[in-house]
Amino acid sequence: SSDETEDATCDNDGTCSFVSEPSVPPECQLVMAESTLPNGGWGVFTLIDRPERGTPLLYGDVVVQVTDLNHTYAAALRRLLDDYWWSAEETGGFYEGQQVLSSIPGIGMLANGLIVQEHNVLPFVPMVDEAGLTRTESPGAGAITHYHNYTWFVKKPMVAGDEIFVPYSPHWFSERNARIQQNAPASRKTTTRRHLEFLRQYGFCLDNVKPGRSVLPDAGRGLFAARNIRQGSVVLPVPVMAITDPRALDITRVKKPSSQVDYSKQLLLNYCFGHNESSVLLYPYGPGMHLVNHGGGQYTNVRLEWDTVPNDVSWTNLTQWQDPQAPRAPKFLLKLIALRDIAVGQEILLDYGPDWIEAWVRHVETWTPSSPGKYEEPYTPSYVMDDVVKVLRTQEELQTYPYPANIFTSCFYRYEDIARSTQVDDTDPSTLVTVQWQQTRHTFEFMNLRPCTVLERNESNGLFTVRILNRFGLSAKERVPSVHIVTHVPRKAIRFSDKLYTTDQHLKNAFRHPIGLSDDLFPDQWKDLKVKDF
Ligand SMILES: C[S@@+](CC[C@H](N)C(=O)[O-])C[C@H]1O[C@@H](n2cnc3c(N)ncnc32)[C@H](O)[C@@H]1O
Repeated sequence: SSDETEDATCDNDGTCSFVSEPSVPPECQLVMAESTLPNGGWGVFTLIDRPERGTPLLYGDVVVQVTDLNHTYAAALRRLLDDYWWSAEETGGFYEGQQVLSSIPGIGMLANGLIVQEHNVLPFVPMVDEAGLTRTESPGAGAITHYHNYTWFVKKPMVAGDEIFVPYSPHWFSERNARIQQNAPASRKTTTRRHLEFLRQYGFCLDNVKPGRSVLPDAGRGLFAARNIRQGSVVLPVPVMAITDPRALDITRVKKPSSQVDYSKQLLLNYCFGHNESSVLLYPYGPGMHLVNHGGGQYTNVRLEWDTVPNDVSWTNLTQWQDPQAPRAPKFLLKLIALRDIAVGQEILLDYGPDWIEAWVRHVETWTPSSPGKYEEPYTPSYVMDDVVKVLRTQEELQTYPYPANIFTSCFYRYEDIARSTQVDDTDPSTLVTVQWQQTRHTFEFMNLRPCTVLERNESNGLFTVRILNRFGLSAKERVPSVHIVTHVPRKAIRFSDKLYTTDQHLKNAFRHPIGLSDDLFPDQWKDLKVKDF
């Protein structure tokens, strides 16, 4: 087989002839390029051999938790929903709301998935913290995701040129699986690798940058140059996906028992591009862009530009964007371009535009600290509790010495394994069943985290006796049917968790505004809200 495009041909031995210079820096180790799967859209490829299992592929992704999706307008997210959601069971976002979907816009969205053990990378749990933006002090509280550093690790040794595939999971939407399956070539071993010269010529480097804590106040995390970047060169590719109606990101929640309706917007909005004369939002995917902050003025060191200019008719038909059967091309690809030389370690800063700036300034001026719902101060986020609480309290001790009201305890516990191995008969809901905690291969995966109450602390061996409870989203085979007591639980299997709807992303006064895409970049065809001259 050979890779052919309009201006290059590569032979089987890897020699290619090109008309222009490669755009990928020689040190680059990971690129985005066209997938080897037919209809696969973009893919991710390694430029180096990766013989060692367990090594990180790239810096970690952010995860944006979307809660209680607005079903009336969900069609405007159809493409995202069909192809790109992950289960909150895998990212640990299930305590954010009754229904939670996780968006993993980095490698999680950009790389293709393969079924049955064909994947070569595996994700590990994300880190969760507020990046220094506390709800009592920062107007940025709740405006950024707490879930980050969701890192993909090499599962199968790879050689330079191999395409990266993330695992199919049962939680992926079946439509996607069916299509990927159809597209999977008969013999993947020869066809999921691309010539290095092709990748260096037509790929876009993904590791020019890395995440860090922003230098700007109230901004949270940011993106930084991982190597010196020359003026005019591509810092990052920014493929975008359309959300054709912004109301898809509205959240309406009816409060019980008052029937009062709470209205808010999804945190995902802050990670989208928008324009004030359009109802189209563009959600970037691929690693990096989600961490780029607004600089403004002299601080701005990058700008966006389209890879291909949007004048084609296919750009007009917005409904086509949501058609899951449509091929992934045309590719809506923006690029982040360096406005000047950027030195390694400098923060990458974009100009978010006048609408965003105005909204942010107004927000900062009017912002006052608050907490969501009925859980008033003292508030302590779960990850802080995990750090500071040395001795877990029993139910009895909590009567006189309670934890903060936003907190409860959860245990890593796989009922399925225990039920199978001990043959307990707990079909009667009133029975009390006592079993011993055991660790199996999957115990510490997030999907096995569930509420539990500490009944006893054994001072001599440091182990706990707990009562296991059920939660929203737990699979049927994991739901305990009766009073379920587990002994010998180690401290590491018990975590603090935040009650539903209490974390910063649910704060009523959290900032919500899309990033402005400048007028010259925003195609006129999409300006449906523009006031027309008659
Ligand atoms: C696309 S995200 C950028 C990454 C974000 N800082 C994070 O930690 O996930 C956009 C959000 O970052 C914050 N942000 C970006 N630029 C900022 C700035 N100059 N000052 C304050 N906050 C900023 C705002 O909350 C904004 O809604």
